[in-house]
Amino acid sequence: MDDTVSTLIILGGTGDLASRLLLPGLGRLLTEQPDRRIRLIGSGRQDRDDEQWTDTVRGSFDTVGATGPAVDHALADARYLSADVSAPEDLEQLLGAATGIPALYFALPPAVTAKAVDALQEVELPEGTVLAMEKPFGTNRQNAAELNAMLAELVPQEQVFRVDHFLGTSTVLNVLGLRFTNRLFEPLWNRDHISRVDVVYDEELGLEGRAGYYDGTGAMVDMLQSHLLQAMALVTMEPPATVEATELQAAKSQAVRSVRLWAGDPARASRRARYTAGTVGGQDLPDYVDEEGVDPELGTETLAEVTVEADTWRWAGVPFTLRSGKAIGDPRQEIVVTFRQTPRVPDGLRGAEDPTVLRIGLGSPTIALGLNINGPGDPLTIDRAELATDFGEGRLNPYGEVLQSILDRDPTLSVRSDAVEHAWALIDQIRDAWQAGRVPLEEYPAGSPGPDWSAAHEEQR
Ligand SMILES: O=C1O[C@H](COP(=O)(O)O)[C@@H](O)[C@H](O)[C@H]1O
Repeated sequence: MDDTVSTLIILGGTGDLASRLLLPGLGRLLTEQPDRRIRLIGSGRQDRDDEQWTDTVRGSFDTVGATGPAVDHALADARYLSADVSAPEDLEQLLGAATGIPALYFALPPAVTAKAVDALQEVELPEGTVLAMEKPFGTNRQNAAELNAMLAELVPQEQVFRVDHFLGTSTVLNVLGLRFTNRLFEPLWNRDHISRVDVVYDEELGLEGRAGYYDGTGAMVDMLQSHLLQAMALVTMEPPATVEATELQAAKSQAVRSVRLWAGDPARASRRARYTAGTVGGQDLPDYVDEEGVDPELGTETLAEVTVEADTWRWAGVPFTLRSGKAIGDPRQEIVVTFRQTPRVPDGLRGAEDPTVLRIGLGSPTIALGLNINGPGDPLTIDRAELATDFGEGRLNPYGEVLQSILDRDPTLSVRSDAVEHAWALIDQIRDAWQAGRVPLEEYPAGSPGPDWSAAHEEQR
């Protein structure tokens, strides 16, 4: 029997996530894999018919130029069923419309996802059913643990996919190749040779009409709790014997588990801010609190930063700064590994002030190694040079990669249950300190680089 998924049911099919990310990702996947046959069932509270849903799917497919037999089949066979996801009978009806093994994709806010998972307890799931959960997975550690326990009642762990689309980006996938297939890096990949690591994902984008999700969630949960901690785990994890899914997940989970707040103090380790009116990427943005749908009382941050360490023999004492902000001018999206200075520079060589730096792009598929060299001109003066490569986008976009793994039931890109709980344990400490007023909510104009936190960075060197 073919054990791949043949029906994808999107709960929240009429939402922003589905139309902007999931469906374009699927379109790319089906274009690349013309033999794949998928029944695509959309579901939402709104009444729609199959034709309207097919139009929505076609519109999203068109944004990525999706074509070919698999795309035609998916469009011809697309179905829409309105459903209340907290009603077991509605979920039963959705699953009844599936052919072969179904995947239920929860493109829903955490509270609604929890209700749907609860309702599924009363539904008999078809053999092999896959449950794909969007981030944020739960709302805090306890809530995530409860959700994990409910899911464990439904299907085996390997059929639960906790989606983190950063794990499907080419560069993040390539951290493994870079680290474990080049003799150059791994012997130096430790506290003796690396002085600090920054994992930065700043964006020009502001709220973009997403107050319903983002307001009250904020940058710490939206980006650091999931994506950036996962990216960090790929940097800090021990080399696995194989890249088989269970082994990779175990190595990453252990890596997340070892993460501690810098100096053990959430107030010293974390910083937060939100944007005020300004211009970024040629677009005028209002104060965050004046964006449509924002509740100023929630005190949502649009820029979050935390310094942590991986409390292991390999990494103890090395600061890892994770940071993500919206409405940032000239944003950086990269992992920056800064090596320690050489123990000594020969007398007479001038200008060797900067250390060797490895930059792994997160928003673009780039890798660059910044080196000191004797450049042209005075032979005793050191210049900087960069060995850089742009290895091109992957065949699929990140959601295409993630969907492929879900449809093939290959959990390599999924986050294991305990890893999510470890991540929340860290974030909960920070949010408790924020709620207790221990970390001020600063402001920065949209289009600026964000507040000047260099004093905090110096303290952590
Ligand atoms: O998950 C999210 O990621 C995006 C940034 O990732 P990208 O791949 O779309 O560049 C971020 O804008 C969004 O707020 C967050 O929910």
